[in-house]
Order: sequence, then C-alpha cells, then structure tokens
Amino acid sequence: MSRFSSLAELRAACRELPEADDAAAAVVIDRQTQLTKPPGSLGRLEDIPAWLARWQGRAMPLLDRVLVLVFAGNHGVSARGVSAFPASVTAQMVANFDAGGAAINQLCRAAGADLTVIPFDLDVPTADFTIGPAMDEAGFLAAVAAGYDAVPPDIDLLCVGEMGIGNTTVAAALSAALFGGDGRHWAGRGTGVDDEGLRRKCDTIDAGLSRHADALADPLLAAMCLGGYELAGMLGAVLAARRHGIPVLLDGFVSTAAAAPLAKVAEGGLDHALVAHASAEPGHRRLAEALGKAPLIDLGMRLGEASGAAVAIPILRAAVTCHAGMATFAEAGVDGKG
Ligand SMILES: O=C(O)c1ccc[n+]([C@@H]2O[C@H](COP(=O)([O-])O)[C@@H](O)[C@H]2O)c1
Ligand SMILES: Cc1cc2nc[nH]c2cc1C
Repeated sequence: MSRFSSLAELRAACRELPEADDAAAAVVIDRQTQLTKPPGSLGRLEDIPAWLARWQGRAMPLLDRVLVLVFAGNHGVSARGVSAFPASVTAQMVANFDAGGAAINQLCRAAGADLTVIPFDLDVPTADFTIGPAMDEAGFLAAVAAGYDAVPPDIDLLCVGEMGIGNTTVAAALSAALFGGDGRHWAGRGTGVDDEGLRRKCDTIDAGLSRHADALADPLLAAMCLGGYELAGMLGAVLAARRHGIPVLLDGFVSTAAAAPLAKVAEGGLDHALVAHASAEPGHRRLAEALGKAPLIDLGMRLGEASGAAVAIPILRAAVTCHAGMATFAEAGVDGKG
C-alpha cells in the first residue's frame, strides 16, 4: 500500500509541516554581523547560511551530504508533436545517466554531490491530458510516495530535477492551472520546437485546461490531471525534505512547477526551497515570481536533469565556507564601522 492512501491524506501531510528554526537562523545572522566585511557586502551569500540554518535546524549549517535526485517519466501528450525530440529519448537519457555520460553526471562530480536517478515505468506514459486525467489517483499517489521515500532523512541538501520528453508542456499546463493564464502565457520552446510546434503546445495546454476545468481549483488534483509521474515524484521528494529538515534546490521550469502545488496547499510550504537558476524557458521566471522566489543564478540554461541546481551547489558551499571560516572583527583586530 502506498504511503498516501488518498488525496486527502496527501493534502493533510502537505499541511503538517515543521516550523523553521528561527533560533538557529538568529545565531547565523548574529555571526554574519561580526564577520570581517561591510554589512551586506556578500549579498545573497549572507542570506544562504541563515536559510540553511533555518531549515536544517543547525546554528552552523553543513553541506557534507548533498544529493541530486533526477526523476524520469514519459507523457501521453508527447504524441501530439509538442517536443523537438521523440519520447524514446527519455529512456535513452536514463541509460546515459547510468553510464555517467550526461551533463548532470559531470556537474554532480564538480559539485561534490551524489546522484540518484529514479525512472518511473517509461514504457507506460501518462494519459494524454486533453482526453482524460494524466494519472489515476493510485498512480499519482504511488509516484508521490516513491519520491518521498527516495529522500534519505540524514542528508544536508536535496536537489531535484527530471528527464521527460514533453514535460515542458505539462509544466506549463500545471503552472496555468495553479496561477492562471493560458498556453501562450506559459509555453516556451522546451527542447527547441519550431513555431508550428509551439502553436501545437499552446493548443494542447489550452485543451487540457478546458478538459479539466472543474478539477483545477484543487492543486493536488491539478497535479494529478495535468502533471506526470516524474513531477509527482519531485513533489513527494520536496515534501519529504521539508518534513526531514532538509533544504531544497529546485532546478528549472519543470521541477519548480512540480513543487508548486505544495506552496498552494500550505502557506509557506516551499519556504525550505530555493529556485537555483532562471531557466531560459520563459515560463520559469513567471513561475518563480508567482512563488515569490528570486533564482540564484541566470546562465541561460534550459537542459533540465537538475543541471541548474547542481551548478548552484558550489555557490551554497562558498556561502557556508565564508560563514564558518571568516574571522570576526574582534578576532582579526579590524576596526568596525565608524
Ligand atoms: O526545466 C526546465 O527549465 C527545462 C527547460 C527546457 C527543457 N527541459 C528538459 O527538456 C525536456 C522537456 O522538453 P520538451 O521540449 O520535450 O517539453 C525534459 O527532459 C526537461 O528535462 C527542461
Ligand atoms: C538529449 C536530451 C537531454 C536532456 N536532458 C534533459 N532533458 C533532455 C532532453 C534531451 C533531448
């Protein structure tokens, strides 16, 4: 039996979230004011240690164990010509991850992170959401539970990402369901569709939104009707991270859309997550803004597979290393502000 036996049970779990450790964050903020630099001069590198402390519940944040989870799934809508690549690429890229040949393998090595790839049954895509719900309730809940159970409770940081041909259409549809707007507002070129492909994408999203109009007021039902297995897996992983006291880096458009229902179900439900980078997929900036999150970096990337999150890990390491290692004004004998 799945960890969540009904949408109602999942909704309850999404609302039973531990509070932030404000005392741990206060210790970090106090130390920041004493370190040998003009206040604020390290910019967001000053906010990161406090954010990590708040969600790790540690006054001296650690990044010893960093895990990147990549979920993979296939999509019924990909048969509608919404991607520049065939659905067969999803399984082929999973094989490439396993062989160590993808970008994410190199980026994890560079960042000192472990990588786990979790493919759902790639021979069984979700249903075409223009015809019916992408998943039935049992399938959706099982995928959320698989994501939840993939998170070791003792890691220091979780990065989530995905692989799934067609899933920028899915992410756009889910974003529209959660935040309003139509296909044109949320769709981009994904892996590189031409103008015709982009039109098909917008039409597909609009058809899905009108097909499921009655269900979309409920964020979890929206994720079930318009989402995908790998998005459900990411939702479960981000929920588990919050409940285990693990801060999260979201990757691009697809992973941010996957986690967004948590913010809709519970106020502050994504406070333990940062958007690592601004994807070149245009809907991502809109989505990050709708969630009140400023992406950490903007490198024009649009790969997915957690690549943007992995690139941001060294920035977090830099912030923690400065925080832990810098001398205070008193220790270094440096005069404070006059
Ligand atoms: O998450 C993003 O920002 C993102 C933007 C563009 C493409 N992707 C990746 O590309 C695939 C989806 O693109 P598409 O064109 O097939 O919808 C999927 O495997 C994603 O990992 C991901
Ligand atoms: C080759 C390829 C690699 C990817 N990695 C994530 N999404 C992808 C999509 C394609 C097409």
